[in-house]
Amino acid sequence: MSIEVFNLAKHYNNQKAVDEISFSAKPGRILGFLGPNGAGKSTTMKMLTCYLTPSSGYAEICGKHILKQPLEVKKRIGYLPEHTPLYTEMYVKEFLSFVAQTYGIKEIKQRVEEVIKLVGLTVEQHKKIGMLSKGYRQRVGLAQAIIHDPEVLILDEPTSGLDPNQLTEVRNLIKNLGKNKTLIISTHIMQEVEALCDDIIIINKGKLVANSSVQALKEQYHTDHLESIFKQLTTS
Ligand SMILES: Nc1ncnc2c1ncn2[C@@H]1O[C@H](COP(=O)(O)OP(=O)(O)OP(=O)(O)O)[C@@H](O)[C@H]1O
Repeated sequence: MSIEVFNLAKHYNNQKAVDEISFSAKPGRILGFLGPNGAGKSTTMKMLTCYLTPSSGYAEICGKHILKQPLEVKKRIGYLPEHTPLYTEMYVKEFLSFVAQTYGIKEIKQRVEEVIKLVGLTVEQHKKIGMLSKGYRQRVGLAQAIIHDPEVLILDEPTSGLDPNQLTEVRNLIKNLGKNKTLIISTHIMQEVEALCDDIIIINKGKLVANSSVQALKEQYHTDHLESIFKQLTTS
């Protein structure tokens, strides 16, 4: 397992934003992380990527403990936050070179060129980030997440706000990345889960309410409609 989560919890005052959830994720499979607005998805992702300290519980990323070995975890993980903090005044290549440097990558120029190609940024590569459309900014976010070739990728709503053409392209890219990495994506789009995900977890009000393969969940609820399963599990 590349991701193992043990009773992870985050409390904000009296609110249990994430309430003792446990799950795991395997290499070569894409795990869809679903839940209504405010269910605790982003909070969970921030804890897995060491940006937020849990109230209790812990997780291991490729065997490295998120609390005891945060630097080792960060080396192995690529993270696309919901709102990517991109430096809008920087040029695409300049920004990616800067990120590559922070990871201690040796052949920076070559690696930046590789990821630009990989995420389909070639035509926009000479622009400032602030000049890019939302979809292309999202690609810069993806590029910075994969630049150090991490074993684990955590993508928080990676396709939100993309037009249908960009959506298809970014989904194909994610699908390809998922072949040899462990990938978690959060999304509100059921078609995306159908198109991309092998496994699914659903949280509601911080609690885990489903944890299985997409196929097994459909069989359990005797329906092919993920949306109706989602509604049943999250409207209580
Ligand atoms: N810094 C904070 N202080 C207090 N409460 C917070 C903080 N961050 C998140 N929360 C609360 O924790 C809960 C979970 O938020 P989170 O952003 O993890 O949800 P989400 O599932 O990612 O939602 P969405 O689908 O809308 O992005 C929400 O009720 C939110 O208001």
